[in-house]
Amino acid sequence: MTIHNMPETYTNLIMTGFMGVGKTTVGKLLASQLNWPFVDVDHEIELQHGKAVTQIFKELGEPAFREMEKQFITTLCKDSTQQVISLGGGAFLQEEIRQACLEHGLVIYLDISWESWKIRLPYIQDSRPILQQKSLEEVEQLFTTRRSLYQDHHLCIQMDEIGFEEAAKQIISSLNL
Ligand SMILES: Nc1ncnc2c1ncn2[C@@H]1O[C@H](COP(=O)(O)OP(=O)(O)O)[C@@H](O)[C@H]1O
Ligand SMILES: O=C(O)C1=C[C@@H](OP(=O)(O)O)[C@@H](O)[C@H](O)C1
Ligand SMILES: [Mg+2]
Repeated sequence: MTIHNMPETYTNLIMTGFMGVGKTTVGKLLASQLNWPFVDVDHEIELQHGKAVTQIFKELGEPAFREMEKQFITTLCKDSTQQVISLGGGAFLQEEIRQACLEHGLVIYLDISWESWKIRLPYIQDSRPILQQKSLEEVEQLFTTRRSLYQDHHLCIQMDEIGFEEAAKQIISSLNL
């Protein structure tokens, strides 16, 4: 596995990729194996605002959520060292977030094919506001558009054939920690 443009010094491991691919689960595993703190951005936003992400979308709207996401991630990136950070799948929509992550961390992209991903849709749809009230074709369109956002990364793990534990193992073996 190749790490592209490996930063000379990096302080955080940052998980990106489409909803439901496993950013939160793999991030937690990585953090516990490295004995580093784990930060799930969605979870922190929920704690800070006392509302679930679905509630924030419903009551305040997506732009308000994106602003919270930008504030939280850009501040966290600048202030933190050696943390595993799992982003939400839409965080890389914002250029400012992408830049902060690429500058202050090693960005790990969990990639998956549409064929493998679409099986997960029924399991995650209720907890992801972006996936609600969309047809399968609309979700596929979103999946394709989003995929191009994730191309700015340092390390890519292909999730089609592997589970979460194996992904964490591959990441750790790719890093010279
Ligand atoms: N230990 C597990 N075994 C099987 N499926 C799991 C496990 N943990 C999470 N999942 C499922 O895997 C999917 C991805 O979870 P998650 O880590 O939340 O992804 P992301 O953070 O990328 O949205 C979800 O459908 C979740 O229900
Ligand atoms: O892709 C998105 O726009 C979103 C992804 C979610 O996180 P996960 O990728 O962890 O599901 C969460 O941030 C929110 O529902 C919006
Ligand atoms: Mg998550």
